[in-house]
Amino acid sequence: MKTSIATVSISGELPDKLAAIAAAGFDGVEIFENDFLAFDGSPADVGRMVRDHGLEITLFQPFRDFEGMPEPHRSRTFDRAERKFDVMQQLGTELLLVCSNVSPISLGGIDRAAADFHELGARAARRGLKVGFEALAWGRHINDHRDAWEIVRRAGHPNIGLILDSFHTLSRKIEVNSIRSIPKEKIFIVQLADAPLIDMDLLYWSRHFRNMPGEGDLPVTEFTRAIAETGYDGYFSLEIFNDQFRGGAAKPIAADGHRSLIYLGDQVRRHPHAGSLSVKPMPERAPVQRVGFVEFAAADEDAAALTAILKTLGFRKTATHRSKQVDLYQQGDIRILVNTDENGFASSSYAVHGSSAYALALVVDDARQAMERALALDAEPFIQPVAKGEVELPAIRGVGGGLLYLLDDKSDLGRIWEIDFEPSGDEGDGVEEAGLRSVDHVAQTVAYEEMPTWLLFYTSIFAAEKTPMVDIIDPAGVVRSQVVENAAGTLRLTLNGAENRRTLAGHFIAETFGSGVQHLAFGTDDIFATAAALRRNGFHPLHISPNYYDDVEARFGLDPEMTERLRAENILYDRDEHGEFFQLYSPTYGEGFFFEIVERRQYCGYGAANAIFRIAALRKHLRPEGLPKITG
Ligand SMILES: O=C(O)c1ccc(O)c(O)c1
Ligand SMILES: [Mg+2]
Repeated sequence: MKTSIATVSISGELPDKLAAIAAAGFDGVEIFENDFLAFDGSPADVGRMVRDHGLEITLFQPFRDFEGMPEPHRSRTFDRAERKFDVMQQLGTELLLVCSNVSPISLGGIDRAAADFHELGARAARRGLKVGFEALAWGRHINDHRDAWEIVRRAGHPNIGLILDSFHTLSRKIEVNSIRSIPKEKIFIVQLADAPLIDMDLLYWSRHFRNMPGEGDLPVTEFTRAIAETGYDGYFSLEIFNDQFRGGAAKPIAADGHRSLIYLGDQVRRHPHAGSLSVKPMPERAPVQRVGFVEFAAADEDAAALTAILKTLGFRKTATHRSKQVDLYQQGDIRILVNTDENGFASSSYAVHGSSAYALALVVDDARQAMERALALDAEPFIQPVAKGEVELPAIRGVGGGLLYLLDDKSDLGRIWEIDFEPSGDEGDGVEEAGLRSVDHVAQTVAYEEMPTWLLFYTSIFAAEKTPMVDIIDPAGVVRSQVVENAAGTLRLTLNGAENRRTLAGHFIAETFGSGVQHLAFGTDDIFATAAALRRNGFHPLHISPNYYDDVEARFGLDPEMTERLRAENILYDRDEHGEFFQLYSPTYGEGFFFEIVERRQYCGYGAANAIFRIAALRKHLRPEGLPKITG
């Protein structure tokens, strides 16, 4: 599978774009005319620059409003085309993209358009060039790839072919099976883009909301599979018009693009009718069994405050690392590491971000295979020296530059607690276990623009799906939330995207200098028993406004006795079509980190309806001078 991306997809000036595209590992690049026009250099300079990066120019585009023009416009379009052919020859590319005509003066008729293309084909052939026709979803007469294909077929010229673009086909819900019968040599290139499902004008949707395959909701895999079935094995080229991408950093966006194509190729390859696509095999998406541990980097008073909270939550220190200053706190299946070592990555992370949950470990079926897949998908490996006899944990860089460790139960990785740790004599300082059994979910806060990056990261490496985005209302703005979860519920990650720094989420990333784990939710089987045990441990839950309880009682028709119990323990309540949900929160710790305790009675969500109330309450606990102002 040869990979390409259009220059329009990423931010910056042409040289920056090309550098980012080459660094991400693409084989080719589509030169968007405007990027070329804005560049102060000759077409030959651009061609040289591209080739110096080891890239090939896959096409030059777009050539607009060509087919079906009445005279005298018709003659002029041919003159225009000849000028573009000049540029292409100097650039060193052989393919021109012609997108379907949107001009109100253009005339319809398949044969008229076919005749125009036949003539253009003859002119292109004289220069050794080729022309591909693409149906824009909003083209005046041609807005369906089936019609574009019929024009190309009737044009009957070897230098005229079809360009398929997943957005135009899928946004109009055009049957992808219609692609399977197109001869592969007539498909000159394939453009790919995904998009979130939003009901809006096609042109606006296309020009502002496209995203990388796998980041949106369109069936891009089925589209690609239909193409693979034709036997096509040419370039797959990303063409992503996206406001955030235009404003973001070029390198990570280009890297996401490359990852999205590798992931897409892998999904197509796994299908029994994979066709001809040449894709390097890799292990399948890693099934996640549970969260193995969460590791905090901390020092001094921060560490003392954290361990104090852990104790009120019923955690006991059960072991200490043999060679590093790392303590293990445990309750049920939950393992929390507190790393106060002055050397190593945790300490650098502490220096940058302050006290934070900088590392997360996922237990997968086979950590070696998961690592192999992650690396095939361009993940950045993390290697830290270990003392002799200790276990080397495979890890990759994750959200906010933190670490994602991969563990399994089948290798020595499953014995890390015996091998690397020494049981500590600590009997718990009179701490009462609170019935916390497992990590229910891990909530990571990222800048809004980074959400697609991390959704793609998790869903491409691990066997998990993303849920639709929901809006969480913070008194100071909106936070967008999207979940990555598996069917078994053994992996639940919520990603919260902060658009401004005045929200609790925005404050967290501003003050900790980056994205990261903002809250950890633990599951219990009996939230009322847990609440009572926590109280005896000296835990002070987040205080919830009494008004909330009157509303909840009315909304769900709760028994007043139940409402009273909820109110007394500051427990939030929700219900979905599957069952009931109970939530209890800690106040914030540091710059907005907090703990949550949940009881699920078959409930599948995350209590989004309650978020506004707990955010309002949590904001009160930030240190006063650090409190994000709602206005200003
Ligand atoms: O939005 C456009 O005009 C446009 C131009 C060229 C393309 O290949 C395309 O998919 C869209
Ligand atoms: Mg296109």
